[in-house]
Amino acid sequence: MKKVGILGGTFNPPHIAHLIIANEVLDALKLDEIRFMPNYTPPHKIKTDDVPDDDRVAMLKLAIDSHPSFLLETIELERKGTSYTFDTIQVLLDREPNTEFYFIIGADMIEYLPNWHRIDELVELVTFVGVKRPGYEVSTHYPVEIVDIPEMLISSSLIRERVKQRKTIRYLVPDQVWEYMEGNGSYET
Ligand SMILES: Nc1ncnc2c1ncn2[C@@H]1O[C@H](COP(=O)(O)OP(=O)(O)OP(=O)(O)O)[C@@H](O)[C@H]1O
Ligand SMILES: O=C(O)c1ccc[n+]([C@@H]2O[C@H](COP(=O)([O-])O)[C@@H](O)[C@H]2O)c1
Repeated sequence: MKKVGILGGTFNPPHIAHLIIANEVLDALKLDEIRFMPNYTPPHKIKTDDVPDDDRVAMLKLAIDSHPSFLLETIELERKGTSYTFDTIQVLLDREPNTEFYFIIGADMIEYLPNWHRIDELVELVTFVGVKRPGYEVSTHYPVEIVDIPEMLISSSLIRERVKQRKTIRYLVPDQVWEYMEGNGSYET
């Protein structure tokens, strides 16, 4: 069986914690690849239209480009509508019956698991892999395999806020993403 990790997210914008998490899980669980999967409409938060989907995808491509095992999964953008993970995983399993999927989530999403759409069925379809995040609990009664990572107080909201305040975000996002954001003035207003 092929072992594929999926890091689903809004990636508004992608930042270095996303890359560090993916790399740590790839290594710890000896996965074959990690797919970064931008959502279309997140099930649990208001979609901020600060940045068009094309820009999120462009930034994500730049962010993952240097790692041979990091790939882009666009299934949720193509499907449109609300990006329920259960629906996505069902389609992926249909398409790729010989693959085991590992769905990677930060501790904020571990805490939120009881509210996920069809969660009791979803835990039967994928292995959830959880990572620490400052300010959130990793303990849950759902089956989640915890991978130890260095804790990072970095978030897309922090980056959006810093850009608005005209503070530097260099090294909080990969260089290529930083250059892209500088070039098109993302999040400045
Ligand atoms: N610093 C971090 N530590 C642990 N997990 C993280 C971290 N940043 C993001 N994640 C996880 O990565 C996945 C995708 O996150 P997302 O793209 O929503 O970024 P975010 O930083 O949480 O965004 P926002 O601040 O806009 O809510 C989620 O499972 C989230 O928990
Ligand atoms: O399916 C659900 O009910 C569900 C609820 C909350 C989050 N998710 C998924 O979890 C991933 C992380 O979410 P986010 O918005 O924090 O980037 C992303 O792929 C979401 O679509 C999924």
